[in-house]
Amino acid sequence: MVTLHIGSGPAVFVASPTLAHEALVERGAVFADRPPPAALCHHAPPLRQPVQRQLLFLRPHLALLRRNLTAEILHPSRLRSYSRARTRVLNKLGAELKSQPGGVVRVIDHFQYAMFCLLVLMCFGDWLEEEQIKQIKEVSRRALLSQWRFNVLNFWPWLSKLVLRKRWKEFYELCECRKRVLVPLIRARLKAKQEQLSKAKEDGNDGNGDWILPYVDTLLDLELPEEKRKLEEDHIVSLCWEFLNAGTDTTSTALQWIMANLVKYPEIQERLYDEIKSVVGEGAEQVKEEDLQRMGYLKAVVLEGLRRHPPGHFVLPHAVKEDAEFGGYAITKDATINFMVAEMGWDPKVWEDPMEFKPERFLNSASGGAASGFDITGSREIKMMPFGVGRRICPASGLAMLHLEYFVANLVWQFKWRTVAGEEVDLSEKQEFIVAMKNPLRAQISSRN
Ligand code: HEM
Repeated sequence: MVTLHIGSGPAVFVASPTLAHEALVERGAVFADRPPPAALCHHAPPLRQPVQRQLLFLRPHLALLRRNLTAEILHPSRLRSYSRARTRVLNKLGAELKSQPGGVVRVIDHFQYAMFCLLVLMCFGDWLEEEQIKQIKEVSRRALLSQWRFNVLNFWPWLSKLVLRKRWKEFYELCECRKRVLVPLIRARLKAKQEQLSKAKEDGNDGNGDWILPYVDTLLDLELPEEKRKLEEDHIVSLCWEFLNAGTDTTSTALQWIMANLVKYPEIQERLYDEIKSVVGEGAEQVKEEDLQRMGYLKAVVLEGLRRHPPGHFVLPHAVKEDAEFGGYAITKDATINFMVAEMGWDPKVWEDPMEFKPERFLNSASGGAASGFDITGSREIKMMPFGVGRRICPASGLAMLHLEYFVANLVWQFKWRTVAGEEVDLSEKQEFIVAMKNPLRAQISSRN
């Protein structure tokens, strides 16, 4: 199904998985652009605007930047190297949950902080102190809370600069604050890198000791080939900011939706617990990353969570590179096109009882009851697309799946999750930047051992 509407320009919404496959896979080169810079800036909330403006400047290099991110940080072979950071965050999350009075937890704040910490450690290195992480989180929280207040600044900026002077001032102060927190971390990494290099020279080795590669190091090393120069500090600030914010709310919201369903349906939680026990053995303290591959039902639970409650009901806007005929419509160059992620995952022609939470649907009898064969990238066929599909697919889908599986498994292994007496789990949605739980999950937890 394709609908057209005229608002700030022609926009096309695609709900059919077959058409989405045609656009994103078969004709990917035509449909994988982003809307032109002006449109991006216009639609972006102001706090993203400086980021977007930086990205406009970097636009000719976006392919290089994406390659750097996927090859240096998000490549499956790299993801393992961040496991120390994951264990650190898991331990902290476990301790926080245990200390809640009466064992009643409102999970989302803890999940958000945990996912943010993980990305901060991947971005700046796992030697960062708790206090430094808290400072970055504080600025990020302020930015998020102010986002809606600043939205109005997008419209007729010349007029709002006159009548909303105070708000513009606040906005610029927040941007400065972001720089004040991130720039010292970037400079500290630059210094540490130089010291590591000179020590490595003295010791006669390559300097790759027992340390993880932080994202910021790869940005400091990156050279823009045509201009033959490194990235400016402001660009690095923007790119780190994007990295931290693109993955926090998406992953923590998905985690919350999955845990909400495990509280609501205790029989699913128990089946998952039994699977974990059969893999890690009775006395194990934690579920290790290497154990996850042997947990087919866990994967099915995570996939079902992403199908039933995708954090984004749409992907980010795409743009059409040239005039094209598509699904019986003539679509002009630069038209915006989007894909209805939630509709596809709920399509009754593809999914039986689509609104039910049934992880079993992913257990394929042909592959011995494992969900591992399911193609979440949609490259063969699209049945759901929580991460998008094709050239613009979320570059961190592998990382997000790992984080979801690791945290769901450990949270269920360490705690029994129940509804709070007299309350029910309410699965109503609320549209924010992502689609969140309208009434955030509160659960009664008790230690399993
Ligand atoms: C459950 C978690 C996540 C979901 C559901 C999700 C989903 C998405 C979606 C739907 C897109 C847009 C795809 C398109 O436009 O076609 C996207 C883009 C992106 N995501 Fe994710 N994401 C998740 C986690 C993450 C994490 C953890 C990171 C960073 C570490 C991240 C970084 C990005 C970036 C940088 C882009 C823009 C890519 C581009 O424009 O080429 N995401 N994500």
